[in-house]
Amino acid sequence: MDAEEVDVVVIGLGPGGEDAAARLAAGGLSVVGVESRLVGGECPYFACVPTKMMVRASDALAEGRRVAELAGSAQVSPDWTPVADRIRDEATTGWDDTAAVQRLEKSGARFVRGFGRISAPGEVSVSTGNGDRVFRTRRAILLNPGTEPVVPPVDGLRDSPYWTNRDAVRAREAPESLLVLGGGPVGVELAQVFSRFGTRVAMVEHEQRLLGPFEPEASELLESVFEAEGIDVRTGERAESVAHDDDSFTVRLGSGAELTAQRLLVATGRRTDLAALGVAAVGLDDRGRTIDVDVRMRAADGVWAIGDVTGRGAFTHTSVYQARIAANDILGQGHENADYRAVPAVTFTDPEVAMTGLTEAAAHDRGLPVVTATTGIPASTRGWIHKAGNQGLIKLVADPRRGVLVGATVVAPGGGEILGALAVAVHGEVPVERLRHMIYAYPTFHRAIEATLAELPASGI
Ligand SMILES: Cc1cc2nc3c(=O)[nH]c(=O)nc-3n(C[C@H](O)[C@H](O)[C@H](O)COP(=O)(O)OP(=O)(O)OC[C@H]3O[C@@H](n4cnc5c(N)ncnc54)[C@H](O)[C@@H]3O)c2cc1C
Ligand SMILES: NC(=O)c1ccc[n+]([C@@H]2O[C@H](COP(=O)([O-])OP(=O)(O)OC[C@H]3O[C@@H](n4cnc5c(N)ncnc54)[C@H](O)[C@@H]3O)[C@@H](O)[C@H]2O)c1
Repeated sequence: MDAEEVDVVVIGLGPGGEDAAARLAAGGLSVVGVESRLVGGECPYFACVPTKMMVRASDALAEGRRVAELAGSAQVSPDWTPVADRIRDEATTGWDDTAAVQRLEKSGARFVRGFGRISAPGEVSVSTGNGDRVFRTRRAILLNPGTEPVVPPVDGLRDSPYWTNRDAVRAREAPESLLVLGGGPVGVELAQVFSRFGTRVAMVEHEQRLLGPFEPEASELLESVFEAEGIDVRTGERAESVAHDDDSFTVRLGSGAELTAQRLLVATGRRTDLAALGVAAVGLDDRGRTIDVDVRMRAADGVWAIGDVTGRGAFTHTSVYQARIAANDILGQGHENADYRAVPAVTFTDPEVAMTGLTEAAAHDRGLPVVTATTGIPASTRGWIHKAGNQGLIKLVADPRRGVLVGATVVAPGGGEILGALAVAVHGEVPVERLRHMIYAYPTFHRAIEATLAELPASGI
């Protein structure tokens, strides 16, 4: 088969791949973008955008229910229809990527729909459903394949009509009851959303706490909020088997307990298929889950990788950040090296659970002797004024030798916004002494940062 010569092939057009393809085309290169599903990837169609529309709606319900404590009475009658309509019409235009394809082509890149695979160094074969096409790259192959939901090996699960995030965002109604397997970001966000719409929700997490990579104080607080909202949280529990009949799922747990629900959401993490991507053809290990990249996103000679597959934080902002570096590198332009010291992670529960940099445990694992301080949001002036829905905390992790913050966690209403200031502090290595002497607006939630800084041991910093 004749190969077409191009400068760059981008395999996978998630947020990073799409961004990089447009940058490379704008830089004057001939670029082919290959996507097997929808241009834009998981984030706009099945992940960040539709789930945050759900969160926005469920937060509105929660605020409505808080009227009773603060301002009289309000009747709240949840209805999933506006959420489902908004996701279908505004977020995903019916899961149709015509506009995204047009945007890509307008940027100067060419688009091929199909599944791309590295077939030899500098060569990509694309199965289009209408025969294969082969491209020879003069400059680069850029990999942005993202991830797929993991389905754990639980008896009976694989053959049952379980949901993943891709089904949950297409729901036309909130189920009467939902069992969520997995207490990571996907599980906790969707559990709270559906619970607030009247769904009876139970969660099963096999580790000892929800949101394992976050500070334990954050997990504990979120678990107490969930329990107060009526979500049945089972941590340290394993699903042993799943049975499904016409109406419901029954999940038997390791403890012997049985949980029954109308729907079962699998949110137990993500996987990649590096063998299908053909990375062995360029000497990369195809048995792992991630592709190692250097600070310029180079994975092998002539191959760059960006996004979730690099294992440096499965977030849209990381993917797009890496896209900029990879594109500049491929174009031969100067760029900063990738720097992950202050990657922000925001879980959009209510309260939001946000962190940047190192947790206390991660710092210890690296042999960093850190000091920490934690204060509660309800004890801050704004938290006290806010009253209903004011649960939260701020935890700071500081390196006393350098006198800087190396990590921070915020659990609070709008916690992700408050985190912004702390991400700047960690990224910019702003001295703690300087942070202590700046002015924090009264009475904001972020003013609680000042109170937490004051709690850092004086002998430490
Ligand atoms: C429910 C949920 C909620 C989330 N919420 C947030 C959030 O609020 N904020 C946030 O920052 N992140 C969030 N994330 C994570 C975010 O979706 C991802 O980090 C983001 O999509 C970036 O991924 P990516 O660029 O690596 O690729 P993806 O978005 O996964 O896209 C990769 C694309 O590559 C295509 N592809 C794969 N292999 C091939 C191949 N061989 N040939 C052709 N095409 C291929 C796939 O079809 C896919 O379209 C969420 C994730 C989930 C599941
Ligand atoms: N707001 C956000 O930025 C946001 C939201 C959702 C997802 N994401 C990204 O997407 C990634 C994937 O999220 P996720 O929640 O699917 O995965 P995850 O890997 O982050 O969490 C999965 C959870 O499931 C648990 N688990 C695994 N197997 C299990 C089993 N058999 N039974 C019970 N529990 C089990 C794990 O211990 C873990 O707590 C995240 O790491 C995150 O980076 C981000």
